[in-house]
Amino acid sequence: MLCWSEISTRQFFHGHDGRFTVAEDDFGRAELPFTKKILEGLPVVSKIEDYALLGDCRGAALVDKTGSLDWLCLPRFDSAACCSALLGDERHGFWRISPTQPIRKVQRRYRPGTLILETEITTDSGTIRLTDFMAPQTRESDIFRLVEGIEGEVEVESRLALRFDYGSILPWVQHTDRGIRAIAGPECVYCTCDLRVNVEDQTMVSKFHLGPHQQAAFQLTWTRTQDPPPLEKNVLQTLEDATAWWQEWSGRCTFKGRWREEVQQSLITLKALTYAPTGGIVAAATTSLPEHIGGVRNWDYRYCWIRDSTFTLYSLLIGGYTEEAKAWREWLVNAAAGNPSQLQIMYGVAGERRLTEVELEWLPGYENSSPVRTGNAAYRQHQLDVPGEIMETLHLARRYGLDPDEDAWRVQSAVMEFLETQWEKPDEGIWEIRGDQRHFTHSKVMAWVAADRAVKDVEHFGMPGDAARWKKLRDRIHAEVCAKGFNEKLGGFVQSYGAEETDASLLMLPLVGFVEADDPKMIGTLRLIEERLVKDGLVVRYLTESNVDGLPEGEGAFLLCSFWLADNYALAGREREATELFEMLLGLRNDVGLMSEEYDPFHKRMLGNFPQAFSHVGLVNTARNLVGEGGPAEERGHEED
Ligand SMILES: OC[C@H]1O[C@H](O[C@H]2O[C@H](CO)[C@@H](O)[C@H](O)[C@H]2O)[C@H](O)[C@@H](O)[C@@H]1O
Repeated sequence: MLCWSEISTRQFFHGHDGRFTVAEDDFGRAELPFTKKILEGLPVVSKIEDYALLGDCRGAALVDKTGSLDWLCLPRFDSAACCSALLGDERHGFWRISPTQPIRKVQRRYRPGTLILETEITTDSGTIRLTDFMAPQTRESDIFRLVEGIEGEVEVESRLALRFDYGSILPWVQHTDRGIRAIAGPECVYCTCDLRVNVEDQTMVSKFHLGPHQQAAFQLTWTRTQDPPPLEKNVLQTLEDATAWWQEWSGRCTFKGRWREEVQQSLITLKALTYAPTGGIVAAATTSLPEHIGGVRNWDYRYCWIRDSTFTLYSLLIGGYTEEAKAWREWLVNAAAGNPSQLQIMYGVAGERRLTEVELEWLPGYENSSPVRTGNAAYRQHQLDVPGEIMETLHLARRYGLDPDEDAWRVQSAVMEFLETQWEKPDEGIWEIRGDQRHFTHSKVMAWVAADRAVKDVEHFGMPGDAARWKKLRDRIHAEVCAKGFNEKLGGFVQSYGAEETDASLLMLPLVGFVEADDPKMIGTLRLIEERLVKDGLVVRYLTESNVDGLPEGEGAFLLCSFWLADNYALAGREREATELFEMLLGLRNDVGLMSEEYDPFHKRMLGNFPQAFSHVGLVNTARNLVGEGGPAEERGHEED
């Protein structure tokens, strides 16, 4: 059973001298350095893990534990946010529905099997329940917020400050019959409710009292300015329909056994990151949540990386979801159509190619972590692992019985053409370094995967291709990696050819079938990773001090890599360590089961974009590996030719 999680809000309501300090908060921090928003005249900081995701498989929002919606991108994940307090403060847009009195206790959960968020907030005078959701079953871009009195009587305030284009544009806010309309240029947002509404400083404000069984409902709808006003929906009916939609979807999950609920919640999160109109899958719902608080490692993840999408698809496939694989295959075929030399490592949700990176200088960034970026310069990088991921995923899709698709094989043939001319070149690698290109060992191994799966597609599925030539290529790459990517002195594979450094991406080698987990070469590699990259039980990607990535040092432990370590333990017969590590990782999820990209074990808080597909992929794959239903290495590349 998914259960209510209880949150103490002690940290919200203590302070002095205009600066927020607490003797000891529940999250182990003595001082919160940045004023984000003011409640009851006192500053409040929401940590990344304080947020929950709302989504309709097109756009997304984040709501914190006090009922403040601080991130809202409509109608697409990568649309310019109209609430951006997450990356700044209330001047940049938010929508808070919260009691006017101090909050004493918060409990929240997703309705079982759904992405419908229920937050119960208790004050001295009573308790209310806030139900927040988006409607994946409709075509419109709406957010619904339903507030109900549960106990006692509570005064509630709804305060909606829409600030378009990531908080830079103050729209014109006009009264309508049943709420407001905010308009600026091409965008228009309506908010309707049954309450009396005031507009103060271009902000829609309504105050009301709720006793037991009394309700107030809000509908916010994004439209284009020239569109007719949106239809008002029956919020209760829409809630029932959205619940049924998610429960039908999650009920199809075929994962059985221990950790089913955790797996199901992660699959729901992955589904929420898919863009339904095209089948594209984004890496996360946010931009610029920092990998290092106060640092510059702030990136926009609201795009479709081939790598991240293929990992996500793998999880969806093993969870029993083949429709998403079909939709993504179509997205890929469309996005990659054209000349193989122009294949990109990432695209927009509709296959857009130009993802120019820009800095939004008016936003201070999450806890002053700037710059805030949109777009991502990585789209122009050469990352040699990507052909391997495409070949692997389309091969797996065939093994999972997806209908044959000629266009998919056409793309794969183009990918192989690209690979055969590019594999000997250095690249930026899986971690998208911004320093000098190198011959990354993981990249070359993924080139081997591409050749290996091409051979298997010809031999097992009768696809038309030159298997003999690809076998030769596969053997050549294997021999080269073993000669140049292995350091005899250290006794392990290393980050790049001739290097002394190790890298967590090497944990993928047994997972893709390049080497057995109990091969002495891999045992040596694992030992090096344990010695150098495991911090407080979690895995960092590489040592940022080495300056390999061309960025200032410092970031958290990478959650996906920590799941890979558990996979390696399981494959090497170290089951107890694998399960312990997995359980520890489960414990890092927030109260509604979400994970960001990284974790700071010292300050015990999440870092990086949120929620991040990679981390949820790790959870699903490792769970499957541990329940013995055939983990990654059994699936991938371990068939005979
Ligand atoms: O660390 C520098 C790079 O960080 C981001 O890349 C990371 O996120 C990607 C999306 O999840 C993932 O595919 C990649 O493996 C990660 O390293 C960022 O997108 C890059 O621009 C940046 O250089």
